[in-house]
Amino acid sequence: MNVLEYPDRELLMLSLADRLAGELADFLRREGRASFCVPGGTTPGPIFDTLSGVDLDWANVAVFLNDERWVPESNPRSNTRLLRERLLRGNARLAHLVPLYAEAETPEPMLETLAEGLRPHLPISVLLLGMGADMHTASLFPGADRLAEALSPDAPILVPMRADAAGEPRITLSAPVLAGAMNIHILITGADKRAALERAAHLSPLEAPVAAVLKNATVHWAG
Ligand SMILES: O=C1O[C@H](COP(=O)(O)O)[C@@H](O)[C@H](O)[C@H]1O
Repeated sequence: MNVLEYPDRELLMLSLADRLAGELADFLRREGRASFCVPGGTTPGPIFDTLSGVDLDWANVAVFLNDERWVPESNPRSNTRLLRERLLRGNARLAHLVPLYAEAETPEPMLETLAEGLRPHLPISVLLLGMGADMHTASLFPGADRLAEALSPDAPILVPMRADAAGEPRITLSAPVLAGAMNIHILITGADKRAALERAAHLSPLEAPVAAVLKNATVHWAG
């Protein structure tokens, strides 16, 4: 496991934003387009703030979430809402948001449509993931109802997910789609997540879902 430790969170957020921007710029130079897959939750906001001001060819960047909570954007728990408020502004307002939510009571009827929107943007050029202290990443939660399916090598692009710890129903990119990204970064802060990550390295993805993406990932940590 490749872990980079930073002296403090501010430096972590600035350095990682710079690295992500550099990787996106490389893809844009070489291929004329790039896909950028990002987490929701409470941790990545400062990285989004920095990236939104970076001078990139954002019009050729497709941005999408690792996972979404099945709630409309009016709900403060919406990860899409976080993206709009913190990332898709300033220079990055020109990026193309590929949705992981559509108005429907449950994710199931919308899965195919949402997956079709993602397909042209795979494999992911640059993937940033978060992790919970319970070792979930994206919405791959330990004990979730469809975790085994989402971890399987022939999993579909998107899998609906329900877990006690998740709150509302979720939709998540599956493990093979995440692990197939060209550049993988995991952002964690605090002693509890660092300890959880060390544990995950010795567990199976069914016990510790983040283990499914650790092999080629760089972990970025500050206390
Ligand atoms: O529910 C979620 O949790 C994880 C971790 O979030 P954090 O608040 O502990 O940073 C996040 O990566 C994921 O995208 C989100 O839906």
